[in-house]
Amino acid sequence: MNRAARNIVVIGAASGAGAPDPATAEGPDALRRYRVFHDTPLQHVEWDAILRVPREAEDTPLHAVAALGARLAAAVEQALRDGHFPLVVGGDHSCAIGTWSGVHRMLATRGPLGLMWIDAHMDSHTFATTESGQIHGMPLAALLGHGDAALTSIEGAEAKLLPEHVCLIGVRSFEAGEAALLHRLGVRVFGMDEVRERGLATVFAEALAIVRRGTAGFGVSIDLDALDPAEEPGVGTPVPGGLSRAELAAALAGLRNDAAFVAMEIVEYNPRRDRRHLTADAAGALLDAIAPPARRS
Ligand SMILES: NC(=[NH2+])NCCC[C@H](N)C(=O)O
Ligand SMILES: [Mn+2]
Repeated sequence: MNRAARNIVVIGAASGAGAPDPATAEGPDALRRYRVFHDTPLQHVEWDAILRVPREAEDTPLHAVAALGARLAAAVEQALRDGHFPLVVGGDHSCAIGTWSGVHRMLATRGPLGLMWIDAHMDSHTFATTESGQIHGMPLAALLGHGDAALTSIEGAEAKLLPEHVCLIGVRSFEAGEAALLHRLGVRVFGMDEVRERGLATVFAEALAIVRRGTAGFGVSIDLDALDPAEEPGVGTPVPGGLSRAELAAALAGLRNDAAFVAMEIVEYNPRRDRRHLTADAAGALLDAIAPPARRS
Protein backbone atom coordinates (compact mmCIF):
# COMPACT_ATOMS: atom_id res chain seq x y z
CA MET A 1 0.00 0.00 0.00
CA ASN A 2 1.15 3.51 -0.77
CA ARG A 3 1.90 5.41 2.41
CA ALA A 4 -0.13 8.34 1.22
CA ALA A 5 -3.20 6.16 1.54
CA ARG A 6 -2.37 5.21 5.12
CA ASN A 7 -3.55 7.26 8.05
CA ILE A 8 -0.83 8.51 10.36
CA VAL A 9 -1.63 7.43 13.89
CA VAL A 10 0.26 9.32 16.58
CA ILE A 11 1.05 7.18 19.63
CA GLY A 12 2.47 9.02 22.63
CA ALA A 13 4.95 7.30 24.93
CA ALA A 14 5.37 9.29 28.16
CA SER A 15 8.76 7.81 29.01
CA GLY A 16 10.92 9.78 31.42
CA ALA A 17 12.49 7.19 33.71
CA GLY A 18 15.25 6.53 31.18
CA ALA A 19 16.64 10.07 31.32
CA PRO A 20 18.25 12.37 33.89
CA ASP A 21 15.58 15.03 33.36
CA PRO A 22 12.19 13.30 33.61
CA ALA A 23 10.44 16.28 31.95
CA THR A 24 10.67 14.52 28.58
CA ALA A 25 7.75 12.42 29.90
CA GLU A 26 5.65 15.58 29.47
CA GLY A 27 6.59 15.78 25.78
CA PRO A 28 3.66 13.92 24.23
CA ASP A 29 1.03 15.82 26.23
CA ALA A 30 2.63 19.15 25.29
CA LEU A 31 2.86 18.27 21.60
CA ARG A 32 -0.78 17.19 21.58
CA ARG A 33 -1.81 20.39 23.35
CA TYR A 34 0.16 22.54 20.89
CA ARG A 35 -1.47 20.71 17.94
CA VAL A 36 1.77 20.51 15.99
CA PHE A 37 0.77 17.43 13.99
CA HIS A 38 -1.61 18.51 11.27
CA ASP A 39 -4.16 16.87 9.06
CA THR A 40 -3.92 17.88 5.43
CA PRO A 41 -6.51 17.28 2.70
CA LEU A 42 -4.34 14.39 1.52
CA GLN A 43 -3.20 12.99 4.83
CA HIS A 44 -5.28 12.12 7.84
CA VAL A 45 -3.33 12.46 11.10
CA GLU A 46 -4.90 11.42 14.36
CA TRP A 47 -3.77 11.05 17.94
CA ASP A 48 -4.19 7.63 19.45
CA ALA A 49 -3.45 7.07 23.15
CA ILE A 50 -0.63 8.55 25.20
CA LEU A 51 0.83 5.50 26.92
CA ARG A 52 2.20 5.78 30.43
CA VAL A 53 4.19 3.65 32.84
CA PRO A 54 1.84 1.33 34.75
CA ARG A 55 1.72 2.07 38.50
CA GLU A 56 3.17 -1.27 39.53
CA ALA A 57 6.26 -0.70 37.35
CA GLU A 58 7.17 2.72 38.76
CA ASP A 59 9.59 1.28 41.34
CA THR A 60 12.74 1.24 39.17
CA PRO A 61 13.71 2.81 35.84
CA LEU A 62 14.35 -0.66 34.38
CA HIS A 63 10.84 -1.84 35.28
CA ALA A 64 9.32 1.39 34.03
CA VAL A 65 11.09 1.28 30.67
CA ALA A 66 10.34 -2.42 30.15
CA ALA A 67 6.66 -2.12 31.08
CA LEU A 68 6.04 0.95 28.94
CA GLY A 69 8.01 -0.67 26.14
CA ALA A 70 5.76 -3.73 26.19
CA ARG A 71 2.63 -1.55 26.05
CA LEU A 72 4.06 0.53 23.24
CA ALA A 73 5.14 -2.48 21.20
CA ALA A 74 1.61 -3.85 21.34
CA ALA A 75 0.06 -0.50 20.33
CA VAL A 76 2.46 -0.02 17.43
CA GLU A 77 1.86 -3.54 16.20
CA GLN A 78 -1.89 -2.99 16.33
CA ALA A 79 -1.66 0.28 14.39
CA LEU A 80 0.32 -1.48 11.67
CA ARG A 81 -2.15 -4.38 11.58
CA ASP A 82 -4.93 -1.82 11.14
CA GLY A 83 -3.11 -0.54 8.07
CA HIS A 84 -1.87 2.72 9.59
CA PHE A 85 1.50 4.45 9.70
CA PRO A 86 2.51 4.83 13.36
CA LEU A 87 4.28 7.98 14.50
CA VAL A 88 5.56 7.35 18.01
CA VAL A 89 6.18 10.48 20.05
CA GLY A 90 8.36 10.32 23.18
CA GLY A 91 9.27 10.71 25.87
CA ASP A 92 12.89 9.85 26.38
CA HIS A 93 14.50 7.66 23.74
CA SER A 94 14.20 4.48 25.83
CA CYS A 95 10.73 4.15 24.25
CA ALA A 96 12.46 3.13 21.00
CA ILE A 97 12.87 -0.37 22.40
CA GLY A 98 9.10 -0.76 22.45
CA THR A 99 8.45 1.00 19.15
CA TRP A 100 10.83 -1.04 17.04
CA SER A 101 10.16 -4.31 18.85
CA GLY A 102 6.52 -3.85 17.83
CA VAL A 103 7.42 -3.05 14.23
CA HIS A 104 9.82 -5.99 14.14
CA ARG A 105 7.09 -8.33 15.38
CA MET A 106 4.73 -7.17 12.65
CA LEU A 107 7.31 -7.51 9.85
CA ALA A 108 8.99 -10.67 11.14
CA THR A 109 7.21 -13.11 8.85
CA ARG A 110 8.14 -11.01 5.80
CA GLY A 111 11.77 -10.20 6.59
CA PRO A 112 14.15 -8.04 8.63
CA LEU A 113 13.56 -4.44 9.69
CA GLY A 114 15.84 -1.60 8.62
CA LEU A 115 16.30 1.40 10.92
CA MET A 116 17.79 4.85 10.47
CA TRP A 117 18.75 6.34 13.86
CA ILE A 118 19.06 10.14 13.67
CA ASP A 119 20.61 11.35 16.91
CA ALA A 120 23.41 13.39 18.49
CA HIS A 121 24.21 10.26 20.52
CA MET A 122 24.76 6.58 19.83
CA ASP A 123 22.37 5.27 22.51
CA SER A 124 24.27 1.99 22.28
CA HIS A 125 25.34 1.34 25.84
CA THR A 126 24.58 -1.62 28.06
CA PHE A 127 24.65 -1.54 31.85
CA ALA A 128 28.21 -2.85 31.52
CA THR A 129 29.46 0.19 29.57
CA THR A 130 27.23 3.15 30.52
CA GLU A 131 28.82 5.98 32.45
CA SER A 132 25.57 7.70 33.36
CA GLY A 133 23.40 4.67 34.11
CA GLN A 134 20.61 6.23 32.01
CA ILE A 135 18.54 3.81 29.92
CA HIS A 136 17.88 6.36 27.17
CA GLY A 137 21.56 5.83 26.35
CA MET A 138 20.86 2.12 25.68
CA PRO A 139 17.91 1.52 23.32
CA LEU A 140 19.85 0.86 20.13
CA ALA A 141 22.07 -1.71 21.85
CA ALA A 142 18.97 -3.41 23.25
CA LEU A 143 17.34 -3.59 19.81
CA LEU A 144 20.53 -5.11 18.45
CA GLY A 145 20.22 -7.79 21.15
CA HIS A 146 22.72 -6.42 23.69
CA GLY A 147 21.96 -5.51 27.27
CA ASP A 148 19.66 -6.44 30.13
CA ALA A 149 17.14 -9.17 29.30
CA ALA A 150 14.30 -6.92 30.50
CA LEU A 151 15.12 -4.65 27.55
CA THR A 152 16.12 -7.18 24.90
CA SER A 153 13.23 -9.60 25.40
CA ILE A 154 10.21 -7.37 24.73
CA GLU A 155 8.17 -9.21 22.06
CA GLY A 156 10.56 -12.17 22.14
CA ALA A 157 14.21 -12.81 22.96
CA GLU A 158 15.60 -12.50 19.44
CA ALA A 159 17.50 -9.42 18.29
CA LYS A 160 15.05 -6.97 16.71
CA LEU A 161 17.66 -5.46 14.40
CA LEU A 162 20.62 -6.88 12.50
CA PRO A 163 23.67 -4.59 12.37
CA GLU A 164 23.80 -4.55 8.57
CA HIS A 165 20.31 -3.03 8.39
CA VAL A 166 21.00 -0.17 10.80
CA CYS A 167 22.76 3.17 10.54
CA LEU A 168 23.14 6.32 12.62
CA ILE A 169 23.18 9.92 11.39
CA GLY A 170 24.26 13.09 13.19
CA VAL A 171 26.31 11.57 16.02
CA ARG A 172 28.64 13.95 17.86
CA SER A 173 28.61 12.80 21.48
CA PHE A 174 29.40 9.29 22.68
CA GLU A 175 31.45 7.23 25.11
CA ALA A 176 34.03 4.58 24.29
CA GLY A 177 32.02 1.51 25.30
CA GLU A 178 29.09 2.14 22.96
CA ALA A 179 31.35 3.14 20.06
CA ALA A 180 33.24 -0.12 20.54
CA LEU A 181 30.01 -2.14 20.40
CA LEU A 182 28.82 -0.51 17.17
CA HIS A 183 32.28 -0.85 15.66
CA ARG A 184 32.47 -4.53 16.58
CA LEU A 185 29.02 -5.14 15.09
CA GLY A 186 29.90 -3.21 11.95
CA VAL A 187 27.06 -0.67 12.25
CA ARG A 188 27.55 2.31 9.93
CA VAL A 189 27.76 5.61 11.82
CA PHE A 190 27.50 8.84 9.83
CA GLY A 191 28.90 11.25 12.39
CA MET A 192 28.20 14.96 12.28
CA ASP A 193 31.67 15.61 10.84
CA GLU A 194 30.93 13.36 7.88
CA VAL A 195 27.52 15.00 7.42
CA ARG A 196 29.17 18.43 7.29
CA GLU A 197 31.87 17.23 4.93
CA ARG A 198 29.69 15.39 2.45
CA GLY A 199 26.29 17.03 2.93
CA LEU A 200 23.17 15.53 4.48
CA ALA A 201 21.60 14.69 1.12
CA THR A 202 24.52 12.44 0.14
CA VAL A 203 24.74 10.79 3.54
CA PHE A 204 20.99 10.30 3.70
CA ALA A 205 20.96 8.55 0.33
CA GLU A 206 23.63 6.13 1.53
CA ALA A 207 21.78 5.57 4.78
CA LEU A 208 18.60 4.84 2.89
CA ALA A 209 20.38 2.23 0.78
CA ILE A 210 21.56 0.52 3.98
CA VAL A 211 18.14 0.34 5.63
CA ARG A 212 16.48 -0.85 2.41
CA ARG A 213 18.95 -3.52 1.37
CA GLY A 214 17.56 -6.95 2.23
CA THR A 215 14.79 -5.66 4.51
CA ALA A 216 11.02 -6.03 4.45
CA GLY A 217 10.57 -2.40 5.48
CA PHE A 218 12.38 0.37 7.31
CA GLY A 219 11.74 3.00 9.94
CA VAL A 220 13.28 6.25 11.14
CA SER A 221 13.92 7.11 14.78
CA ILE A 222 14.53 10.83 15.28
CA ASP A 223 15.97 12.14 18.50
CA LEU A 224 15.26 15.87 18.41
CA ASP A 225 18.72 16.42 19.90
CA ALA A 226 20.11 15.58 16.45
CA LEU A 227 18.99 19.12 15.59
CA ASP A 228 21.12 22.09 16.58
CA PRO A 229 20.14 23.25 20.08
CA ALA A 230 20.85 26.86 19.10
CA GLU A 231 17.78 26.53 16.86
CA GLU A 232 15.85 23.92 18.83
CA PRO A 233 16.49 24.15 22.58
CA GLY A 234 13.63 21.94 23.81
CA VAL A 235 15.45 18.64 24.28
CA GLY A 236 16.66 16.67 27.29
CA THR A 237 20.38 16.38 26.47
CA PRO A 238 21.47 19.12 24.02
CA VAL A 239 24.79 18.90 22.14
CA PRO A 240 26.02 21.86 20.04
CA GLY A 241 26.58 21.61 16.32
CA GLY A 242 23.61 19.65 14.99
CA LEU A 243 21.46 19.46 11.89
CA SER A 244 19.15 22.25 10.88
CA ARG A 245 15.43 21.60 10.86
CA ALA A 246 15.23 22.61 7.21
CA GLU A 247 17.94 20.25 6.00
CA LEU A 248 16.52 17.30 7.92
CA ALA A 249 13.00 18.03 6.67
CA ALA A 250 14.30 18.22 3.11
CA ALA A 251 15.97 14.81 3.45
CA LEU A 252 12.89 13.23 5.03
CA ALA A 253 10.69 14.56 2.24
CA GLY A 254 12.35 11.99 -0.01
CA LEU A 255 10.51 9.29 1.97
CA ARG A 256 7.07 10.56 1.02
CA ASN A 257 4.97 7.90 -0.68
CA ASP A 258 7.62 5.29 0.00
CA ALA A 259 5.76 2.03 0.60
CA ALA A 260 8.71 0.44 2.43
CA PHE A 261 8.78 3.25 5.03
CA VAL A 262 6.64 1.73 7.79
CA ALA A 263 6.95 3.86 10.93
CA MET A 264 8.62 6.93 12.41
CA GLU A 265 9.50 8.05 15.90
CA ILE A 266 10.23 11.54 17.29
CA VAL A 267 11.63 11.61 20.82
CA GLU A 268 13.23 13.61 23.62
CA TYR A 269 11.01 16.68 23.37
CA ASN A 270 11.37 18.57 26.65
CA PRO A 271 8.70 21.29 26.91
CA ARG A 272 10.37 22.87 29.95
CA ARG A 273 13.50 23.71 27.99
CA ASP A 274 11.71 24.86 24.86
CA ARG A 275 11.39 28.54 23.90
CA ARG A 276 8.15 29.72 22.34
CA HIS A 277 7.25 26.21 21.02
CA LEU A 278 10.29 26.32 18.72
CA THR A 279 11.24 22.69 19.12
CA ALA A 280 7.62 21.57 19.20
CA ASP A 281 7.20 23.24 15.83
CA ALA A 282 10.27 21.38 14.59
CA ALA A 283 8.59 18.08 15.50
CA GLY A 284 5.55 19.18 13.49
CA ALA A 285 7.72 20.20 10.54
CA LEU A 286 9.40 16.78 10.50
CA LEU A 287 6.04 15.05 10.26
CA ASP A 288 4.86 17.49 7.59
CA ALA A 289 7.99 16.58 5.65
CA ILE A 290 6.91 12.98 5.20
CA ALA A 291 3.21 13.66 4.69
CA PRO A 292 1.95 14.50 1.23
CA PRO A 293 1.47 18.25 0.92
CA ALA A 294 -1.92 19.79 0.37
CA ARG A 295 -2.36 20.21 -3.36
CA ARG A 296 -2.74 23.79 -4.56
CA SER A 297 -3.44 26.44 -1.95
N1 LIG B 1 18.59 9.54 23.96
C1 LIG B 1 19.50 10.32 24.50
N2 LIG B 1 19.29 11.61 24.59
N3 LIG B 1 20.60 9.76 24.96
C2 LIG B 1 21.67 10.47 25.56
C3 LIG B 1 22.74 9.55 26.09
C4 LIG B 1 23.88 10.33 26.66
C5 LIG B 1 25.03 9.48 27.18
N4 LIG B 1 25.70 8.82 26.10
C6 LIG B 1 24.54 8.49 28.20
O1 LIG B 1 24.60 7.31 27.97
O2 LIG B 1 24.08 8.90 29.23
MN1 LIG C 1 18.73 9.34 21.54
